[in-house]
Amino acid sequence: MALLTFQDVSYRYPCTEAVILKHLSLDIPAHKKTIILGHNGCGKSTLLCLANGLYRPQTGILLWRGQPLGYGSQELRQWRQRVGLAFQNPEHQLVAGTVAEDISYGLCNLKLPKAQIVSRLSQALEDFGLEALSERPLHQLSLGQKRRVALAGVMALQPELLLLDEPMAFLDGRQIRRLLGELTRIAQAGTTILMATHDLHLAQRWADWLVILHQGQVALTGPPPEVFSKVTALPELDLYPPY
Ligand SMILES: Nc1ncnc2c1ncn2[C@@H]1O[C@H](COP(=O)(O)OP(=O)(O)OP(=O)(O)O)[C@@H](O)[C@H]1O
Repeated sequence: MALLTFQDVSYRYPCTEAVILKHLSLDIPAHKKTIILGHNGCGKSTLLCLANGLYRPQTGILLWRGQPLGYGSQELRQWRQRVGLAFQNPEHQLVAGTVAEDISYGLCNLKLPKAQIVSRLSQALEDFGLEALSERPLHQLSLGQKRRVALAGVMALQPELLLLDEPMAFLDGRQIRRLLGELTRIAQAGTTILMATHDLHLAQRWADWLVILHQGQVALTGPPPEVFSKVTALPELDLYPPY
């Protein structure tokens, strides 16, 4: 069964005419590394914001393991515990003064017992290699370090589904390899990953499942070899398999 399902979902930003997602239906399979591809502005980030309840669709519903998701405050709290979102720009995510304070922020909001906050914080610092930076002010960090802190903060909440919006953008090769190692470890530990990216090589080599968005709808979905074998027959997608 799918972990998260979009059923006939349409979304238009308030005060705009354009419908970004148009009666889109999509299953996000559990325990897979899924990548969403599509041209700039096709709606990948919008889809991720719908996937964690940040936006509410004008038509259609989202389902968690086949059960409809609601938008009441209690339901949204539970939804955001299950589904963590790391924004493309970590500056949009980091809220506290230091690395340790920022990772603890979401844990404190969950009102967990202090001992649990301390143990999840130290685990997150260790998992993401941030121990030496724990007291460092966030404004002193590099982009790659900020991405790691943002990801550590999301993973400390132990989501079942991790949404990542172009996590590799502006990172150098070394940082990309490090982040990919962390994401592979997260996936092996049982977390489902849904990542928006423009990196076709990553889609081909790393993903278990692909989704291609085009004009507000799902153009293709399936395992990478199957999807890449079909894209050339659909010139309107203007997307070609990597060499
Ligand atoms: N807050 C907003 N208000 C109005 N329109 C918006 C808003 N955010 C995004 N859009 C529009 O929605 C469309 C989809 O944007 P979105 O960011 O979801 O695309 P994307 O596929 O993630 O693009 P990219 O690959 O460039 O990051 C674009 O046309 C964009 O201009």
